[in-house]
Amino acid sequence: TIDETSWLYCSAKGHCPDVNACNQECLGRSFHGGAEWLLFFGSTMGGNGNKVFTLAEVSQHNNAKDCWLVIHGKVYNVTKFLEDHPGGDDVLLSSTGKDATNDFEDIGHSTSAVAMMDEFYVGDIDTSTFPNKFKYTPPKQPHYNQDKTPEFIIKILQFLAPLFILGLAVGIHFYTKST
Ligand code: HEM
Repeated sequence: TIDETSWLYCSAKGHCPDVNACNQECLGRSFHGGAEWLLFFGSTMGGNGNKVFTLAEVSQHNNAKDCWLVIHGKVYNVTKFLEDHPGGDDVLLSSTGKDATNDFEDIGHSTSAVAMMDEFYVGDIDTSTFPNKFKYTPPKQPHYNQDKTPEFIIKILQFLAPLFILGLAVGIHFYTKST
């Protein structure tokens, strides 16, 4: 059955004035009539009423006509806000397709900026679809020293020379002793 809360949410935002003639974008989706609306909530609304998106799904909304952001585990459709964003539309567009939490926090947005976000909320992100930041990347150079420059040879000689002198001294000692 239709989710009344979500319906009220959308109509309060000025979307979908009539559920049977709902053809405006709401919750990040376009609806063409009540049947599609019903289908949307029937198929995509989870237990808590929040749609959960994968990063791949959100990443598709990465342009000036359709721009979604992921901040603090939530998904925001900021398409209508692009022009009005005080920091410009380009920064918002460059924060698409990834977890934009750090980008958002680094600016030190005001509490009023945070309060505005509710208006653009469309669902939650499945954080397991984020790429693993701590993935092991092997070093480009092998660990052992491949340096064949004279500097390296000098270092080796500096180490071998005392050993050679010590060996020579021991050799002479035993040689003179036996003769
Ligand atoms: C739903 C998400 C966002 C909302 C509602 C929002 C809202 C705002 C608002 C209201 C301001 C004015 C200053 C303030 O009140 O803090 C602002 C400034 C700014 N925002 Fe955002 N923003 C969002 C996301 C982002 C993201 C993802 C970035 C990426 C870097 C960003 C970058 C900036 C920059 C650079 C400024 C200008 C700061 C300055 O000139 O001091 N914003 N934003």
